[in-house]
Amino acid sequence: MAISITPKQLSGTVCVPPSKSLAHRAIICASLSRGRSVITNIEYSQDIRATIGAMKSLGTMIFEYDDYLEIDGTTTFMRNQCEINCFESGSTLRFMIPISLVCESNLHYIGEGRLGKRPMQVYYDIFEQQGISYLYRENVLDLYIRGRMHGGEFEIPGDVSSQFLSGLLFALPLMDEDSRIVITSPMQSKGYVDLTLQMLEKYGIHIENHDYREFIIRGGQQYQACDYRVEADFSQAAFYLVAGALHNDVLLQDLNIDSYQGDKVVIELLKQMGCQFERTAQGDRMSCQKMYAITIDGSQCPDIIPVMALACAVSEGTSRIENISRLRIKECDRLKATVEVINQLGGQAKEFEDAMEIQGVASLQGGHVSSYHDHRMAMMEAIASSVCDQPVVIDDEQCVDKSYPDFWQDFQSLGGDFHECELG
Ligand SMILES: O=C(O)C1=C[C@@H](OP(=O)(O)O)[C@@H](O)[C@H](O)C1
Ligand SMILES: C=C(OP(=O)(O)O)C(=O)O
Repeated sequence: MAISITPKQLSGTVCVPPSKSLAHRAIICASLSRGRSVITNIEYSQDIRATIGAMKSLGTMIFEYDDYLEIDGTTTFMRNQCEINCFESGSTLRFMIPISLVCESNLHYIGEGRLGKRPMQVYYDIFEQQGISYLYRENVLDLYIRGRMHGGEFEIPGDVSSQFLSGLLFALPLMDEDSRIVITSPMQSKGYVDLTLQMLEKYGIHIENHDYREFIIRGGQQYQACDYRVEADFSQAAFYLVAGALHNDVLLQDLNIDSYQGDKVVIELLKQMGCQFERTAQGDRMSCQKMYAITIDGSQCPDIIPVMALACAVSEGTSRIENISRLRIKECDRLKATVEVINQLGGQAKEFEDAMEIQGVASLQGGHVSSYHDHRMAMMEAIASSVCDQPVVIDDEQCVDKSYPDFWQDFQSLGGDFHECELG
């Protein structure tokens, strides 16, 4: 299906959904702990369902309630022959692989969409070094793995995906041997490594981080069950904060301003562009008289780049967003897609190999755009409609289910006006 969004000013209060990144991590840590943990403020997005399903496949006992989970990891690893469906979740795939190889196992990983095209070589290199058997098909996720991973010395790049490092950090404390991971190229997405280390600490696992260049992991550690409430998601909040910057009146509830989430930087970036961030007892609000161009280093905050590019598209002057070639290996080629969407809506953006340049315009026109089957593109396009003169038509709008199944409901509650339509 497709939807047509009529430009409307958005106004109202939104309760920001729980952080997908923290929910993945809490579910994993609880599933690796003996005893019962309760994880509250759970939203059943497709990615979170993938991680719950993956842990259940390994034998974890998980009960799903309305908005919380009860998890007992006592039986985790009791199943060592299983199929794990990651749907389209890169986090689930890259976190689960080392975890599922803590014991001798026979695994079949499957998934959907573009997941089979996203990089995996970092793990294949480790499989080669450790004699772990594997077989995969190109371009679709269909991967067989047989064997067991051991601790020891690892060398991995820091500029492909931080998810490989996070995956190893979850698994290596459970191995018999001590381990050392050396990061061979500058670490990108550091904020996500911080989230992993923070959650591991909470569950009783200690890791030494030597400036994101070397990590020392003692083997034989034990996860300790613990209850946890998932905090609000700054990557999703970014859509509403940018909406505020675009003269909408949106009050955001439940943000933890002391959060470790790297995407919290969205607040600083918008402030640098001339916006005001206001905290009140009722919630947080971004507002702006006039926005000015900015240069953004996107290496540490890839997920907010599409929506930050939208802010740049209606700012005065020429903005540059740099160090973003990794956007090309997400749910779609987000660098190319973002530039295309801005241009199709009447803005002026240029694509470079590792950057984009955006010349600000006074307002956007609207038109037909693709969601590229990418939740972050669809949500950016919805927010863009508020500064368009004409309707914005988006195909496959349900792709938001990957991270934020209630997005369209929340958008509507803010006055967002859309109806289903056929694509001509
Ligand atoms: O660890 C995580 O929760 C994530 C890490 C990031 O990936 P990269 O490390 O590949 O940038 C981010 O884009 C993704 O949405 C979530
Ligand atoms: C890239 C994303 O997630 P993942 O890597 O887990 O698929 C995302 O949520 O934007």
